[in-house]
Amino acid sequence: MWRALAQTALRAVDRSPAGAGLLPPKLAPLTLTQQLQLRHSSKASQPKPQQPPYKIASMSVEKPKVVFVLGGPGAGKGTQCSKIVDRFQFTHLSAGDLLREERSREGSEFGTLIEDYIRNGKIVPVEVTCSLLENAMKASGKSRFLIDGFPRNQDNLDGWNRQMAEKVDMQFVLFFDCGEDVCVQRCLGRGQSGSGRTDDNMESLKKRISTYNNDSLPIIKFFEGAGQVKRIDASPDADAVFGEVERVFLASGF
Ligand SMILES: Nc1ncnc2c1ncn2[C@@H]1O[C@H](COP(=O)(O)OP(=O)(O)OP(=O)(O)O)[C@@H](O)[C@H]1O
Ligand SMILES: Nc1ccn([C@H]2C[C@H](O)[C@@H](COP(=O)(O)O)O2)c(=O)n1
Repeated sequence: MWRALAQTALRAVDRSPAGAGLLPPKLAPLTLTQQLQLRHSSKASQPKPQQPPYKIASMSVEKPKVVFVLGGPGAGKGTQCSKIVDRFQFTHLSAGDLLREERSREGSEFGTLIEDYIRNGKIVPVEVTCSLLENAMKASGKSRFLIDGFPRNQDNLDGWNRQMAEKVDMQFVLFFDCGEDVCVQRCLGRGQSGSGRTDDNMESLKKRISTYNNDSLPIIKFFEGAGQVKRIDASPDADAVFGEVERVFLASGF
């Protein structure tokens, strides 16, 4: 069923130019093989090449760099991402924000489904989320991305590996580690300050935390096993947390 949904999702959420690559057009040249094929196919109409025939410039096209940002609900991922954007040249893409945007988009056929998943703290099928992420990456024309709140479960990770992993250069996972009580207080505080989110309430939070413990933590552990996690203690105040984040990005060459 989700394969069928995926195809509809791709049609529905892909509002970028048909066939556009992930890189901006000027940075998405033909592959070496394609260039060679093109040159040879038009050989007849061209003057005989000089010796040596061609000097083919080296064509190393850099893939977009991606940092996954994970942590419990309310750990401070969004807060830290906006600080990273200010300090380093990254584009912030929050999977939750993209889903909320799609939920509110007039004519979206996924609005009801997304709302049901969000309110119940469940993870939306990856075909929808991954397409939203890829389209946002393409539309931005940028090449450094913070992908916040993704991959959140095995389905997210599998879908990403199918659709995106080859197209990007994943740098590391930035993991904001924060106790459950602090996370709950932060989300409730955010709700009280008028976030307007339908899931900043105790009932949704219990489900979100359970989804985080059961589905997201194993993904973080998986990346940890692969040596790809940069863990940050997210319980201090936001500026102190950012001090640690900054250290990580500087040490990683950004
Ligand atoms: N280090 C911090 N100390 C105190 N409050 C914080 C800190 N970081 C963020 N907050 C506050 O906690 C709330 C949640 O923060 P934020 O939205 O950044 O979390 P998040 O991890 O992106 O949440 P979610 O996963 O639910 O989207 C916000 O009201 C924010 O202002
Ligand atoms: N990969 C994702 C990310 C988010 N969602 C849904 C379910 C979450 O509870 C909700 C809010 O996300 P947040 O803003 O807290 O990161 O969005 C999802 O299904 N899949």
